[in-house]
Amino acid sequence: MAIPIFWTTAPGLALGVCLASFVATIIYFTKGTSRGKNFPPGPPTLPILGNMHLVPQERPYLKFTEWAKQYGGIYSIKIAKQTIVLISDVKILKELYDKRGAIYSSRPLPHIGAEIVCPDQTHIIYMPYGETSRNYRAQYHQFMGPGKVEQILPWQSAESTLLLKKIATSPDRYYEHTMRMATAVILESVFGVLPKDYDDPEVTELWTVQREFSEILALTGPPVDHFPFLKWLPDIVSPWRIHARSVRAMHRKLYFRLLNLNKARMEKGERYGTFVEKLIDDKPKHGLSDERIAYVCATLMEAGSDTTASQALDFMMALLAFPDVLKKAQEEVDRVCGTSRLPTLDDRDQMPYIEACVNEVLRWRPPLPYGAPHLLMKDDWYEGYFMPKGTVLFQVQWAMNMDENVYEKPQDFMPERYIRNRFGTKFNAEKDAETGRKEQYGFGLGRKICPGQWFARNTLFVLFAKLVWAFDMKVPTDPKTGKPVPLDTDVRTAFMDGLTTTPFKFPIEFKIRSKAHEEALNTDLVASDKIFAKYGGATV
Ligand code: HEM
Repeated sequence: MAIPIFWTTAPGLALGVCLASFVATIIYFTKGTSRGKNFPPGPPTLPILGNMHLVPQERPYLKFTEWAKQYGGIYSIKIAKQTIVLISDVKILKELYDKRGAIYSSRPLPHIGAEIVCPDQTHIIYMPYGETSRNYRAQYHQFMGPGKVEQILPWQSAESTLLLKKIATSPDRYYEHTMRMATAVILESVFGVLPKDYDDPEVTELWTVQREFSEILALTGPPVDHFPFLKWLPDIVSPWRIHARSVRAMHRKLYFRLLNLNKARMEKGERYGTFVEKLIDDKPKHGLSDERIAYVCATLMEAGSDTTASQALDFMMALLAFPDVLKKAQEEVDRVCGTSRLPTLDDRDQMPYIEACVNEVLRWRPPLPYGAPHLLMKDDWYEGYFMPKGTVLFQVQWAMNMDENVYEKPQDFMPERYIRNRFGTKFNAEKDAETGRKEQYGFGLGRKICPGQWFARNTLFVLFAKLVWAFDMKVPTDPKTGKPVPLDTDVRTAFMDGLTTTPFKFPIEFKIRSKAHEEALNTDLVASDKIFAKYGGATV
């Protein structure tokens, strides 16, 4: 073939190379950004961006919920070249996450999270599905699986009583006290450390790094995770890398301080009966390094603190917005406990309404409104839809929970729905139960289901029962107008953003219900002090 004369001159050659590079770049960035043949449906894509321009930076789950109405229980979007499948239908979830769990249970490994913040697969959220992740989960089961989780009860019980006392003493700090309590149960049972106040370094450091980490974990995280070529840019123009390194440094400072504290104590023969001690003792059995032990344990603080605290705060907010719920809950705890003692987990069978409150709070304000990402390990087909290996999937919990076809008045906090029907649905779902419908999807399902679900449910049950037993709670009155101050419960304005949702601090008035309640609370606190004594005692 004759070469055109144009290419044989030096400027012509340079121009040709530039043109070819330009075309190659366009092809590289455009290829794979549109929805492939037979992919689940979804919004129209643009070259290079895919659907990135349509996904809001804040609270993307609200958009995902809108799209679920438009495209159905399974649909797909493209974030640059990445295919993302969003599921909000329980039957589809059951089929993919549960039945086909062997190929739907891995995690994506984004550059920032998996290579900078938590490299070397130490953190379970950035770990491919395989032997190490199964080993981590086996250790979690030993600590907080069914039949084991009861060992944590003494801390849950003592800490919830302490929270009541702290709220009674300084109600304006109810928010900080609740956050401290959620972290404290885990710090005590996992690391043998009692944080006295929210301002203690273990608690503030955890919550600070947790907020930063939650933003990194969110789908709308750093741009480099969507355009991987950006990882080759130098630090000076890569602020996300510098930020990610600081999050890693914060993680490690806290994690290793706690691990080393325990090792030093154990060398002196001091024992607190904690999870970390067991993992250190069992090293020859599970083969986890010190580094991995630190992450196994600290992940519990991360995964369990803001989820639990959010739910406790959501419950308080719901009680203000739906005062009838408080009345009904109080009737139940009063019937079972009277005024002379506080509720305990042993009362669970007699307190179906409190149990329904736990289910309803998980539905009303799910702490992970679009779950955690799963990664498909092999090409797969579902009902005529093709999903390529490497597809990232999200369970859109918000869309599931706010579905008017499933829940009556989904925006309302109505624990009764779980009394009328154990699934909370407006239709009788007993028949669906045969095909695997679960009462609760807030903890996920399949092989990645939350291993802390029993731990969380116990904390929430005991705390909710004690809270309504001890306090009347209401929206404070504005002294200027004499009217209740406005209460905002809207997720768009009253809640923080990130992978997890937590309400901002809201106005609330706590009033201990009677002198008898106060005395019983003080007596219970004396019993709880036995738990706290070995850590040098708690302060209120
Ligand atoms: C109301 C409280 C909680 C909710 C709603 C919740 C929900 C979830 C969800 C949705 C997932 C992801 C499941 C998936 O990938 O499909 C998860 C993972 C996880 N949760 Fe929870 N969680 C809660 C409390 C806790 C607590 C208290 C702990 C531990 C003390 C905990 C430990 C974990 C861990 C370690 C994972 C990662 C599991 C893995 O990747 O294999 N969670 N949780």
